[in-house]
Amino acid sequence: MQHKLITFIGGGNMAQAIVFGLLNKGYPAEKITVCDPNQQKRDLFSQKRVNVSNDNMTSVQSAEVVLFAVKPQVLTDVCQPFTEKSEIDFSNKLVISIAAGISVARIQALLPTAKNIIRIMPNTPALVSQGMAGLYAPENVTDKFKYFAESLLNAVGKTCWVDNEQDMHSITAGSGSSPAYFFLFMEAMQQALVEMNIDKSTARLLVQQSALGAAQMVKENPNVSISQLRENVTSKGGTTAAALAIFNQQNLQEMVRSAMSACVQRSQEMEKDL
Ligand SMILES: NC(=O)C1=CN([C@@H]2O[C@H](COP(=O)(O)OP(=O)(O)OC[C@H]3O[C@@H](n4cnc5c(N)ncnc54)[C@H](O)[C@@H]3O)[C@@H](O)[C@H]2O)C=CC1
Ligand SMILES: O=C(O)[C@@H]1CCC=N1
Repeated sequence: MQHKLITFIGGGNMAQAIVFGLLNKGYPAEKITVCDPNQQKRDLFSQKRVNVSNDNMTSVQSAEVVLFAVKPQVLTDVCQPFTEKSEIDFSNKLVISIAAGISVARIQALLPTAKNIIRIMPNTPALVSQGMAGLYAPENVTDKFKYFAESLLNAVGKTCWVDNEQDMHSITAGSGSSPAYFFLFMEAMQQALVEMNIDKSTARLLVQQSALGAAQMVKENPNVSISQLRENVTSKGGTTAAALAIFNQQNLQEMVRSAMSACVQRSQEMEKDL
């Protein structure tokens, strides 16, 4: 992939996952700058030879790509100085936002000179090259920038494009937020094993390997449905059937549907309210 000069505004959890994931894949540290007011966050990056700064203005000025990785709630305050204080020209830069629930129109209003704005909804497994990111670009964005954004995220996982920006809400439920659902499930399994007298680290290993193995089986058997993989584990009248009966009794499927709908709804609210 091309190694453009990229400035991250915000060096928190998601920026760390992407930047460290990119470094692991050989993206040159000297081409990346991370701006964050928090010294401890900056130290995490400078330890890896990434350029750091607490001066957003200067770092954005020299960037070819500016990636906004701040909380959606602060995006307005973060962008205002670019237009009000120094009139930075974004017209030749690729602007990427990973902020949940912030539309392209909103970013365009905050950065009127920007001509190429792409929204990406990544997730933290990018850190271990197993990320999943949904991308949306309005029609005016050049193919060259779309290709760059896609290859950036492909370097740390898989990607998919959506044509309709409204679908980014659902993508958030399926990429950005979804590792947390699996972590919650794994926490619950670990806790149950501990209560069955399995020591905590062995419980963690059992959960980790089962989750990893199950995901790998889904990945390596694209022509086998996930239901079939489940059925292959489930002997009639056996142990798995006993466990699954409880999940079904408690309507796990409905619980998952409601949880993911709540995620979408919150993203939609954020789009309206922030
Ligand atoms: N954490 C996740 O799994 C995912 C997060 N996102 C999105 O990524 C964005 C960042 O989320 P996190 O990394 O979780 O948040 P975070 O709170 O870990 O990181 C945000 C960072 O922005 C910094 N910051 C605050 N004001 C700043 C300013 N004026 N200039 C530069 N940096 C500033 C903070 O010091 C902090 O380090 C959010 O918009 C979120 O919606 C998207 C997908 C997944
Ligand atoms: O929870 C959030 O709002 C962010 C966006 C997706 C994952 N974390």
